[in-house]
Amino acid sequence: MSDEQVRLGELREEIDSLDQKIMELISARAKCAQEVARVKTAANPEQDVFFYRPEREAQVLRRIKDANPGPLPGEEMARLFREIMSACLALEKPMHIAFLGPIGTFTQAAALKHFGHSVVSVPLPAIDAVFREVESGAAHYGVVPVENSTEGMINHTLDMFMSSPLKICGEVQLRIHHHLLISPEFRDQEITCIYSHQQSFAQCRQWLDTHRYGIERVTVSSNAEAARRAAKEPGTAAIAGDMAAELYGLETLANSIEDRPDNTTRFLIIGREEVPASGHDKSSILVSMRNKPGALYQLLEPFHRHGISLTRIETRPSPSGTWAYVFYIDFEGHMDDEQAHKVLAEVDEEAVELKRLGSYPIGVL
Ligand SMILES: O=C(O)C(=O)C[C@]1(C(=O)O)C=C[C@@H](O)C=C1
Repeated sequence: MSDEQVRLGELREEIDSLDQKIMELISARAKCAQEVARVKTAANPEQDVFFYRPEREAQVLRRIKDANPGPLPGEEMARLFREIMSACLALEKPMHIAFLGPIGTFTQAAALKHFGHSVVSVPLPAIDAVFREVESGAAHYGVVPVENSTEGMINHTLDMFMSSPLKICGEVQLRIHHHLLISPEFRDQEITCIYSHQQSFAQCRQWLDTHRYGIERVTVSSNAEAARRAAKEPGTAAIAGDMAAELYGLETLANSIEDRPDNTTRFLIIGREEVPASGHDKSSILVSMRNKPGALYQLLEPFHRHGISLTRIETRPSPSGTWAYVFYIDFEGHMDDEQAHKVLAEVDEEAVELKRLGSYPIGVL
């Protein structure tokens, strides 16, 4: 046996023994989570028990990232713990997560990134269907896209909050890589049509104009639907992401064709309960103001005076016509913070309506 083989044997023995210890520790952690579930149920025998605790998960993941000694990057270590917590939560209660489908969409990838792979993910055909599924209690939580760094806000999601009683419980950001995909079966055929979702076409417009000018672009309901069509129709291609490519067995003709290298979509986690402070939070509100001079100034001035940073402000047309303006505002901090409390009390006095959409941990992963 060579020296190298001897050393390899020793290292593998060490890995086996470490794996054994890791397994025993993960099992001990899972038993703890089972006990947590027992305590939670005993404390609330008559009520809905909220097994999923977004604020606690954010704290765990942040601590792991901060304490990580390397050589694995902090992101990678947090991802591993994301999956361990996901499996522990599934022992407490299997979570049903509704998302904007079909399967293979970026929204499903975002749901799995946020909750880990031990949840039951339920595809639904439209954003309002995701809201309804969570409102009715058929799903524990929902995941919907809210904004893209290239294309801006997804207004349909914003508008749903005007009428829905649901709360925002979390956010997750996903880097979006689009690929030009074809079926290996039709590799030799000339491409005469490209399928994709309207948002993806918009995010790849320059690349398409430069590299595939003149080929018909057909808009379909999702990237996954585009991939499904390209898998069975000769002479077609799809623009979609990795999940859809894998799901429909497509191969990549051109990789990462999005025009902006930082193309990112932000998704919201929607649920039925409010989330306590995690120590690093963000809040969202909807405010309608009377149509009078200085209304926007009057709305924003208290935030400035109390030193609260706004991270976003969007204006939406009123659905009923009785609201002159509807502002969708994100700000740093939790609504239970003293300063935020004061600001919201002031805004409430001036506004036609103030709707608190929720405070939630700033995305960790
Ligand atoms: O701390 C809790 O409340 C738990 O239920 C435990 C645990 C975990 O595995 O760490 C599991 C699920 C929750 O979403 C948060 C954390």
